[in-house]
Amino acid sequence: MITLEQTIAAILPCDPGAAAEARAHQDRLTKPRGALGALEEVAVRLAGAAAVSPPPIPAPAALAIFAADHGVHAQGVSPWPQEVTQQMVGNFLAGGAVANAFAAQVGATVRVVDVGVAADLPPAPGLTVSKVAYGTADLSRGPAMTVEQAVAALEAGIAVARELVEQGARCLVTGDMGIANTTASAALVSAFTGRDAAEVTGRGTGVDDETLARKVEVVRRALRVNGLDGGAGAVPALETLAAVGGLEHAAIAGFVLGGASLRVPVILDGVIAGSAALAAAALAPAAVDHCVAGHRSAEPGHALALAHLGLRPLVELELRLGEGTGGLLAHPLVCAAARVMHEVATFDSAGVSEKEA
Ligand SMILES: O=C(O)c1ccc[n+]([C@@H]2O[C@H](COP(=O)([O-])O)[C@@H](O)[C@H]2O)c1
Ligand SMILES: Cc1cc2nc[nH]c2cc1C
Repeated sequence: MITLEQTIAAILPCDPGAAAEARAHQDRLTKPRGALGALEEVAVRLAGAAAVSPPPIPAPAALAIFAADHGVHAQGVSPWPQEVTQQMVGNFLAGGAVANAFAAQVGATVRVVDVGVAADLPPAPGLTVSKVAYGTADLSRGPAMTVEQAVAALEAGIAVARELVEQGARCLVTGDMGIANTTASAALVSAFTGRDAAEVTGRGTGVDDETLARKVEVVRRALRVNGLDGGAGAVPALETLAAVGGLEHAAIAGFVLGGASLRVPVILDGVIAGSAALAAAALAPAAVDHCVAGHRSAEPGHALALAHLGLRPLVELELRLGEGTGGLLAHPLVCAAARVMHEVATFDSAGVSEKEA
């Protein structure tokens, strides 16, 4: 098995030469400079990450949905019963969830990974069981995980990334399922960015005003109880992740690191992925060079996480589902950005006149 330490050591930052070549090539293509807007930056990013221009077209894509439960559910932070996590895992495996429909639409495979569901799940094709615990402890009363559990979940995510790439995936899409995980996400965003609990906490699956106020207090307490209210970066990344993250957050952070170590682009989904990516970036800053922000979720902490990471979301549709749905929708855009670099004629080759003066 490849360890967390080995994976981090293998992550290389963007290759500036390949990125510069990609930028120069963009400017020779038969379009006005900058006319492809944010997609031009995606192509440059892909080239830098792959260390080659033009960059490989990142297809096919593989979605991994990391599922886990949360002790903080006991604080009444979600209107949904905890069993919905395991029930939705069954739905993913049966092909009945939105993520399945979107994956079919974009030609992505779907892998479901149990890293911490509170029940034992029957074996099924498409299900990987890498259970680290039957859910986390309540993060508002102490650490959600031990550091050993966080490392085990990170390494489970790394293993899934490596396996999917070995099976032919050339793009990884993050997915999550975990009732109450927007509370853990908010706590991670607060801890890693130093933002106040009220700024990063949102309505998740759709809580009312009273529950939202309670959720903000739970996040604030979690930071205090775990000694994370001393400003961003005061506590090491692994301890921070273990204290207020979920098992799926740790696994997604590992999935990001695994993809980055193999120079395979990772499309991030919503706030769960964004908060997990903050942990991955704190462990290995160069990992961010291999990430694309698929979309911006309606959760307020997501935009703040992406700003902290320096990532611009591709799709903004007010999605707030998770599962990898926003990441999947972005996959054709990321492929289109790369394809342009292979197939579009240059002014020279097509005999098109360039702009005067
Ligand atoms: O991806 C997002 O940004 C997102 C925003 C709101 C809710 N979710 C999903 O909803 C679940 C968590 O919501 P909650 O209210 O139980 O914390 C979990 O399964 C997430 O996948 C996901
Ligand atoms: C039904 C349902 C589906 C989900 N998918 C991701 N999170 C979810 C939360 C709920 C409640």
